[in-house]
Amino acid sequence: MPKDKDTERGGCNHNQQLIGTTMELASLPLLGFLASLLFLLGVTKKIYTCSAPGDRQPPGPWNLPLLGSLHHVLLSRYRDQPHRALRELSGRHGPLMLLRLGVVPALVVSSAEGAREVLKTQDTAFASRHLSPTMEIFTRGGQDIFFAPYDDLWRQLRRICVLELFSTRRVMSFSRIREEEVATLLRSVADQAGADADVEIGALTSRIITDMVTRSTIGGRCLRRDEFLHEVSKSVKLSAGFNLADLYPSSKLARWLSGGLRDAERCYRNMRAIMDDIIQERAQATADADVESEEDLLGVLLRLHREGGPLTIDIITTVIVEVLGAGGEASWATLEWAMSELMRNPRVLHKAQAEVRGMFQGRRQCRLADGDVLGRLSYLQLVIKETLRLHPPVPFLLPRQCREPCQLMGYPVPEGTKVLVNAWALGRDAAYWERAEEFEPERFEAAAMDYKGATNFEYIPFGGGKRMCPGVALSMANMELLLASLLYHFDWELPVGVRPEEIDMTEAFGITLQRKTKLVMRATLRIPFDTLVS
Ligand code: HEM
Repeated sequence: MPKDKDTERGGCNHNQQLIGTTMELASLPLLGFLASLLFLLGVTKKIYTCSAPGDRQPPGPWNLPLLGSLHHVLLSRYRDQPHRALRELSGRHGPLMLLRLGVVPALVVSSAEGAREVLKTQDTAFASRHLSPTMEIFTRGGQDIFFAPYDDLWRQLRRICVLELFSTRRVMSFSRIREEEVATLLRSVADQAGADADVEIGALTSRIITDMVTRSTIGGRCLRRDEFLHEVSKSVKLSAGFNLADLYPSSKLARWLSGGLRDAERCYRNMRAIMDDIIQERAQATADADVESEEDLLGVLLRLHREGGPLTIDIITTVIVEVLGAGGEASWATLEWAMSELMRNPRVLHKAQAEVRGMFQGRRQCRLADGDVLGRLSYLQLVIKETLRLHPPVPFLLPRQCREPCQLMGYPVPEGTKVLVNAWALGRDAAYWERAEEFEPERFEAAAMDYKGATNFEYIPFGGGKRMCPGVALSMANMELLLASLLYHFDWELPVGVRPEEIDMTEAFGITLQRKTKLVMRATLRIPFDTLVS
């Protein structure tokens, strides 16, 4: 699809964001001198040292003082897409590669064997997260669920979230919410289709998925949802891990110079302000009513807060902000990639559509209430699986950190080392996949692979082990119903004059991978739907 400035995701702000990051990176050589001074003065301390004399270091590219290995990324053809640049580098240096990103040593794992060691064999040793200065801001110093160290607070938060939001029982209980939100989506698509307008499917699904997750988590909608989504989009770029402060975490100068940190502060403040209102209102309402309202995750967290204990309002707000933001974002990014691949592969689109239309024939709604009807949409599930193989929304998982000195693929790893598992590269590795770059959902028919991250480490879109994504069932239920409904009720075409092979599939790198340009399509209503009122 021809690139159109107006269709760039996030519009002006997103561009400014990228330009800001690129300028920070481009100014690195100039800052090298200053940073060298700081280095010599011992201000930057983090250095990868072998645990014992004579220990071998993992292979890796040659380093420049202070820039470390960054120039290999910045000068590569994939300078905006580190997941691709690091795949290329690991092709030269091996499946376990030691980089220095600025002064931060990082091990990059690019084989299923290595991923198995990190996520399974030595799960406990790698169960902490690496907290960059930017993520310190977004997580209040790791007082959250996504980036908390492997400690009691994380255990408590994870247990509560699983019980109240992610368990199969809870996910089933949200089916009415899903159906109502899907009906809203169908109405929006039908309005645009009726007006003979192009449909920006990403914009529509991001709102609906956010509403689904918000209603399931806090029991109501967020009135400032669009503002919130705008900030989430910014935070995704800011969290990529490549701003000055993240590359030189212990340098005060780098922190001072880093526009990224200031943007992160602003972005986090805005997101919190939106959530603060909701949470304060809810806390007050519960206190006034003098009843325990525990219908959702927020209710339970607030009760635990009232009972005393470690859960402050600050921690609760951070957890809610990130569950709504990050959780929803990964799902709608996946849906947009799925629709992109379907439009590029008409054979697959028609096959998936035939399955859905056959299954729900004569109905005005794809209903979850019909037992496991959606579970029986086996081809649609393969489409989602294949989408997650080629487009895992979290390309490096969330960065792990080694909690104790250990060995990885025969090399010693010091405590505190950052570990990136390149899940994106694994999903496209020709050593594991035939025609690795092709979109072929049928490949999963024979392969009994699932999302559990326990056996097939070449396929880990949700990570694995103790820190594996707990939102698999919730996101699958949301994504399946949405995709099934879009295919059931509408026919889809590209705008006039655009051929499938012309669809721009460029990725915008951040902590998650989104489409760089918006996907625009034409919809025609084929099967009328029921209007549900929430
Ligand atoms: C397509 C959808 C999604 C994908 C591909 C995805 C992927 C991931 C990945 C790769 C991780 C890091 C795992 C690791 O380090 O091993 C993660 C963590 C997490 N995800 Fe998801 N996610 C999705 C949807 C969701 C949703 C909808 C929610 C919640 C509403 C959610 C909540 C979480 C949480 C709380 C964590 C942190 C877990 C921890 O550190 O203990 N995710 N996700």
